[in-house]
Amino acid sequence: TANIILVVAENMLGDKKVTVVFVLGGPGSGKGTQCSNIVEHFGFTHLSAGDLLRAEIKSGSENGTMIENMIKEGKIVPSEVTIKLLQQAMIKNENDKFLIDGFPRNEENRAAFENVTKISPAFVLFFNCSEEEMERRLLGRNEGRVDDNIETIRKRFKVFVESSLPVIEYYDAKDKVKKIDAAKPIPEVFEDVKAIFAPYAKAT
Ligand SMILES: Nc1ncnc2c1ncn2[C@@H]1O[C@H](COP(=O)(O)OP(=O)(O)OP(=O)(O)O)[C@@H](O)[C@H]1O
Ligand SMILES: Nc1ccn([C@@H]2O[C@H](COP(=O)(O)O)[C@@H](O)[C@H]2O)c(=O)n1
Ligand SMILES: [Mg+2]
Repeated sequence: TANIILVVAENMLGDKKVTVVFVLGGPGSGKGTQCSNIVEHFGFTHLSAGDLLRAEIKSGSENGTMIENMIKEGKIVPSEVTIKLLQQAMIKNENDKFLIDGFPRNEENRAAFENVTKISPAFVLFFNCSEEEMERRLLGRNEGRVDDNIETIRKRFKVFVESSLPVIEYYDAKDKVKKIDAAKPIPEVFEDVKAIFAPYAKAT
């Protein structure tokens, strides 16, 4: 009789092995700002779930109106839509190191991503900041986002506490969360981020 050993390769995307870091934190905690710094210093590719959804609206996709309405209400778009966008973006990029910013936002996002892609994050970078400070930043952002108004900001905070924090707790129980004090000025936050990414430094 033959013995069959089945090896299930994890974190494979087609024929490339990928490193994924989930970047989480409340609205306005500074995820996008710090991701730009990480891209520059550590050679990751930044994929913001929110940016991908906003690009999908602009592209005139059949899901555009649904996504726009969800974003205006601060609600989480169904996982299948967001995961497809993330998968497509990772496949068409030659890099093998990705920062996935603003995802997973709820338990449905988390479980579906794991089931569909079989990818688990190397770690979760969590930007911790008070609502008071995040509100100040969002109201001062001036990027013309339809959800940067006080009414939607309050809804986004509620969704963060009720749906996104449990995801962070899930990964914390697995010792995968690296928590950053995001209330400090941008350069100081990046000093703390740098210490975490040191093992991923680009060879010079
Ligand atoms: N540490 C900081 N101190 C002060 N302002 C900051 C800091 N980090 C980011 N900002 C500013 O706060 C605003 C929000 O930052 P950013 O867009 O990076 O947040 P985000 O977490 O990606 O938000 P969102 O979840 O809404 O996409 C921006 O105007 C940015 O310049
Ligand atoms: N996994 C996600 C991420 C985002 N959204 C929607 O986009 C909005 C903006 O996201 P940012 O990360 O850019 O702040 C967010 O409030 C959601 O409406 C989503 O549905 N699922
Ligand atoms: Mg952002």
